[in-house]
Formats: sequence, C-alpha cells, structure tokens
Amino acid sequence: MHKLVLASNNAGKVKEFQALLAPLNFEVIPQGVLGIPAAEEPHHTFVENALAKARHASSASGLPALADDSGICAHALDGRPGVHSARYAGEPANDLANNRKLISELNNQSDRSAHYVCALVLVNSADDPNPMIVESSWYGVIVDEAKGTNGFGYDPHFFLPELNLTAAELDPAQKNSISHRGQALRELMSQLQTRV
Ligand SMILES: O=c1nc[nH]c2c1ncn2[C@H]1C[C@H](O)[C@@H](COP(=O)(O)OP(=O)(O)OP(=O)(O)O)O1
Ligand SMILES: [Mg+2]
Repeated sequence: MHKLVLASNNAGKVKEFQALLAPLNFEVIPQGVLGIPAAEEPHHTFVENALAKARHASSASGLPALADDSGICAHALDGRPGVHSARYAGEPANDLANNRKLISELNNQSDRSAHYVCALVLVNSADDPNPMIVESSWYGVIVDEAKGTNGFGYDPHFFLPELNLTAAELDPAQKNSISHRGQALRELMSQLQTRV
C-alpha cells in the first residue's frame, strides 16, 4: 500500500480522488487529517500552484504528496475565472456566489463554451527534483440554470451537450470516467508505472 498525502482541503476533490485511488492500492491521507493548512496559491498557472501545494504538503508531512490545482475557463471571458475559480466572488470561497458571478458575466455572451483544467503534481519529497506533472481539460458549455446535485463547484452549470446532462447530473463514477481530474489521474498513474 502506497501512502500519499492529498494536498487539498476541498471535500469534493478529496471524494473524487479517494474513489479513483482506492482500487489502485493507495492510502490517501487528506492533508486536513494531519492538520496541514492550505498552501498559498499565488501563481498564474495551474501547474505552478499545484507544485506549490504538493511541496507544502510533503514538507509538512514528510510523505509523498499529490496536489490538484483546477478551475474553469470560459472562452468568452478570455479564460476567466481560470486559476481564480475557487475565490472568484471573493473570500471565503463560496461555490454558489462563484457560479452567480460567472453566470452574470456571461449574461450578454453568445459563446458559452468553457473547459475545466486539472493540473496534478506528485512529489516524493518537498525537494524532489523531478516531480510528476500532468494536465488535462474537459470541454462543455456553461448554462444559466443549475441542474443536478452531485459533484461540487461549477458542476451544476457545466453542461455536456453530447450527454445532455450537467456534470452535477452525472453519478460520481461517470464523472470520474470522463472528467479533467479522472483523465489527469489516469495519465499520472500510467507515467508512474513506467518509473517503478
Ligand atoms: O470537477 C470540478 N467540478 C466543479 N468545479 C471544479 C472542478 N474542478 C475544479 N473546480 C472548481 C472548484 C473551485 O472553484 C476551483 C478549484 O480551485 P483550487 O484552488 O484548485 O481548489 P480549492 O481551493 O477548492 O481546494 P485546494 O486548493 O485545497 O485543493 O475550480
Ligand atoms: Mg485552492
């Protein structure tokens, strides 16, 4: 069993990672369980923020750490909210307020296309010179009306035309099978296999 600190305090992400990693023989310890506070996320790219989170959790725990920095990029808004997705409507992070702000900014926009981004970074130690880094995207459309109660964050407004459902209407296993996070984690695991 591989022990791994998950460098996230987002309950929705933690659930998804636990489901994705449980069958792969990983013991996932959310950093909150160890009393590790959230890291600063000052950077302009998902990858840099994920690296900062992974180093922070590994340094505090002495264990390998996996971090996720993710967000939604609306194409009509030049990619906003992007890396600012979690606190788009200000502190403290609030999914409902973030969604309202995004919908109001898209009010007069005909282009509703968007994508989620997930950057994952896995470090063996805080000073690991060779972190594993992957990034994946998931494309959809932002709709005004919230639908569904699964998932978290922007999921009730993230509509998948090919399925005719929002991400919050998918069951958790279905979401993990196609999401930015599921794709990125499968890629990370396949890279990890070539290393050991
Ligand atoms: O699958 C997703 N379904 C819905 N919303 C999502 C998803 N993936 C990311 N998102 C949104 C949530 C949050 O507004 C932001 C992540 O921000 P991000 O800084 O990476 O996470 P966070 O601050 O919530 O927790 P933490 O940094 O402790 O991992 O993007
Ligand atoms: Mg964050």
